[in-house]
Amino acid sequence: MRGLDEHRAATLALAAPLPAVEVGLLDALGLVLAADVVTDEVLPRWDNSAMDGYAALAADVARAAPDAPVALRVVGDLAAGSADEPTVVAGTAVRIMTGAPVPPGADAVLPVELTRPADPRVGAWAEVGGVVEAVQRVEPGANVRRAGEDAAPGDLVLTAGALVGPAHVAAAASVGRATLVVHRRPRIAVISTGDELVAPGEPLPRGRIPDSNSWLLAAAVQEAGATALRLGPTSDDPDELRALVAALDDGRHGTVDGIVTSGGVSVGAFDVVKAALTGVEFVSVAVQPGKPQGLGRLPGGTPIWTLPGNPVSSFASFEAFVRPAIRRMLGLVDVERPRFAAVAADGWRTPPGRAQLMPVRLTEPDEPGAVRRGDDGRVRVWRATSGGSGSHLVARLAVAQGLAVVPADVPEVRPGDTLEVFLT
Ligand SMILES: Nc1nc2c(c(=O)[nH]1)N[C@H]1C(S)=C(S)[C@@H](COP(=O)(O)OP(=O)(O)OC[C@H]3O[C@@H](n4cnc5c(N)ncnc54)[C@H](O)[C@@H]3O)O[C@H]1N2
Ligand code: MOO
Repeated sequence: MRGLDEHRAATLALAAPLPAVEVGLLDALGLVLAADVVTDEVLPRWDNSAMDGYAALAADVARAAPDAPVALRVVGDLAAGSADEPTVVAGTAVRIMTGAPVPPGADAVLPVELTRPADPRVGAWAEVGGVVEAVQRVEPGANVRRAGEDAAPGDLVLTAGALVGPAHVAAAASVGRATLVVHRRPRIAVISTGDELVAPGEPLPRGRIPDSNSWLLAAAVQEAGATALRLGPTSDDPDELRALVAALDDGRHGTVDGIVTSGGVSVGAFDVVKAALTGVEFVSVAVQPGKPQGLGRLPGGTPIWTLPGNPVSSFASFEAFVRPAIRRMLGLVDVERPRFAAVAADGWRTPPGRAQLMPVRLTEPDEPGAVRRGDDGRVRVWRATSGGSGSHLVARLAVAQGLAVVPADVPEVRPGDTLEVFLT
């Protein structure tokens, strides 16, 4: 049997970052930058106010106090966006709103809360032409946001290799970029196989099974950051699957960067995937669930992963072998989900000589809600389905929040043992 890590390395070897394309900011979300973004802008563009208040000279108000107010004549009004440049000289102030450029002469902003109008009838703000009283001192530079303190020309604002999230989109927009250069989003075909499969909601004659894997895998493909092309289910006739896979590999369904199938890879008498595909290496991997696996590259160059049909096996196999490959196509260097150490809240025996990917929950069974931590602060995990890994228990898989990775040489997990877990 091939080891989990060895098979993972083989599957990663099939994937490479996709070519770079230029896309609009929102279309870049979830994709990986293929080029640095270096700004030629100054950000903020101008010294500007951090507060609604009055731009003034700090020296003028150096002795201001509630019982010793300092009167300033209001000589102008600056809303954010205003291009006016009223000059502030000793004894004067300009009303200024948050974000407006600090006017010439002023070296500080008095928040409106530290002032009162000399004429109490006018409300919280003195009017232009009126008088405002400072009732507290401010230091030179107080409440002024300096030009260039966020970014200066030549600064590296975004780095190639970064996964674009909302903050990256905002940073690009703030330095005047409406597009980003990213690795193209992978498009992955998903095919479920088997005569027994029926579309969701269709009548279920005896022996038939609702096709959940094509939905599971298509959703997982999309969650991983790719676009899913969901096809099938195909029948147990190898010719049908062979023709579909050839069409995908030939580009007859548009660009396809990879193909994932489910079912038909064990030792059954009707294992259609094994029968249909040549050039695919079928191996047993020392992992549970997910033992029967297939991997290869089609004549047209398209990578293909053939996953086992049991739904939990399909899910765990996707996490272990397909998701990292998709992440690499996206252009990521670190393709793994972050793992953390958790504490087993229950115990179970594990299959000898095989690593285990156990669906786990972080909340107590039958008690939805908060994540549970032990006295040491570490998260406690329970098997999502008690009584074995149950690779057919697809409805119950939905209570799992992650997978625990139990190494092949661990024969048994006992309550209190440390487990490596990643969230799914
Ligand atoms: N004699 C042996 N039998 C089996 C072995 C073995 O080593 N020797 N391995 C078992 C393991 S482990 C797995 S995993 C499965 C893998 O089987 P296949 O990949 O060939 O999958 P199928 O036989 O097509 O289906 C298995 C199971 O999953 C259900 N299924 C299939 N496709 C879907 C779908 N799209 N949606 C929902 N459920 C699906 C199918 O109805 C079967 O119940 O083989 C074991 N057997
Ligand atoms: O390995 Mo199978 O994937 O255990 O159910």
